[in-house]
Amino acid sequence: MATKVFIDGDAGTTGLEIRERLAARADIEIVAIPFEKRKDVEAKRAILASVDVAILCLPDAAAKETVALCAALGDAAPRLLDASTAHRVAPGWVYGFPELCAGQAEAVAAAKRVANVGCYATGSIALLRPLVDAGLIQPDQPLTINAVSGYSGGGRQMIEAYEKGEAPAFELYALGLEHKHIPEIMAYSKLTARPLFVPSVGNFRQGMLVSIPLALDALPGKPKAADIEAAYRRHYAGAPHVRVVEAPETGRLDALALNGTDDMEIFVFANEAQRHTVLVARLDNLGKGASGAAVQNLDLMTGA
Ligand SMILES: NC(=O)C1=CN([C@@H]2O[C@H](COP(=O)(O)OP(=O)(O)OC[C@H]3O[C@@H](n4cnc5c(N)ncnc54)[C@H](OP(=O)(O)O)[C@@H]3O)[C@@H](O)[C@H]2O)C=CC1
Ligand SMILES: CC(=O)N[C@@H](CCC(=O)OP(=O)(O)O)C(=O)O
Repeated sequence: MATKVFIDGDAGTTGLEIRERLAARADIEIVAIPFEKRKDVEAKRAILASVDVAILCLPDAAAKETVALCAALGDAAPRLLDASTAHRVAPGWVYGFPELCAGQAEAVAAAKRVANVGCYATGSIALLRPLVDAGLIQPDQPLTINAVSGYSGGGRQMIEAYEKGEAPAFELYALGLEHKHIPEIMAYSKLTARPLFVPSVGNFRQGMLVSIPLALDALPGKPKAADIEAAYRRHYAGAPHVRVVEAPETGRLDALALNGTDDMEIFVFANEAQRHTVLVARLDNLGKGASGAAVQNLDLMTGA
């Protein structure tokens, strides 16, 4: 029998992409709410009580409201997969990043409530956690994370602003240094020192690069860049959606190259003579950074 899935927020950027990915699936039955009733609490409650899984693609406040509706349904509540930021470090939620560590995919598969990983957090944690686990970065290492996203990362409002031609070609933002992704990056990378996070938006719809510069001599044991790449190759061996790729000799990387895919690539750029390295994760913010990751988590939850 097909798994019944309700996408709350299916008119938005992330929800629409998930709906498109699931449309042709025989094992999934999408139960949709009419557009004009999408914020109607009674209509939503009835649908929630009738489905196996609800995927929340909503602003944080609306996601919390839907979770409260589900809590009131008791045993009739569906399993939840929340794409918002609301529950990423909340107790009782499993973090929906199956490649995080051994056992995480199994935890997602068994969970009643899964918080889908954030887009920048996907790249950041993918670069940091394997190195912390391998002892190549210490938890209190001073770190800077630089990142650029396509404008779809800002949802409908940012898409409209960019497509009206009202936005700059490139901008840094969150320079108040309180970005919403920092708590999940710290928690799941096992960092005790707060990293500096410097995101930016480029005038392209989708695509993302997350990069972390490191002085090799500042790391415990003063490793070679090759030790870092080897740690990634061990960590991601057999991961279907994450590849460790040899850094191109051009020393350049196109942020849009994985657009339309649900995968992520990891690169270790190095200059051993200078003892400098830059770690880079490349992904589509709407693919492995959001909707593709949600479908991967849904597949684990349903055993597809
Ligand atoms: N875009 C991205 O790259 C990523 C986004 N996310 C997360 O996914 C979530 C959704 O983001 P995104 O898709 O970009 O945002 P959008 O603004 O594109 O979409 C959000 C949708 O939710 C609708 N909505 C708002 N309130 C309610 C409600 N009470 N009931 C039903 N629908 C409602 C909005 O309708 P209306 O516009 O009419 O209010 C809109 O269609 C966010 O929490 C974001 O953090 C996660 C990873 C990456
Ligand atoms: C370009 C842009 O504005 N990006 C968003 C991040 C994307 C998002 O809101 O989603 P997640 O937090 O769930 O990944 C931001 O920086 O707030």
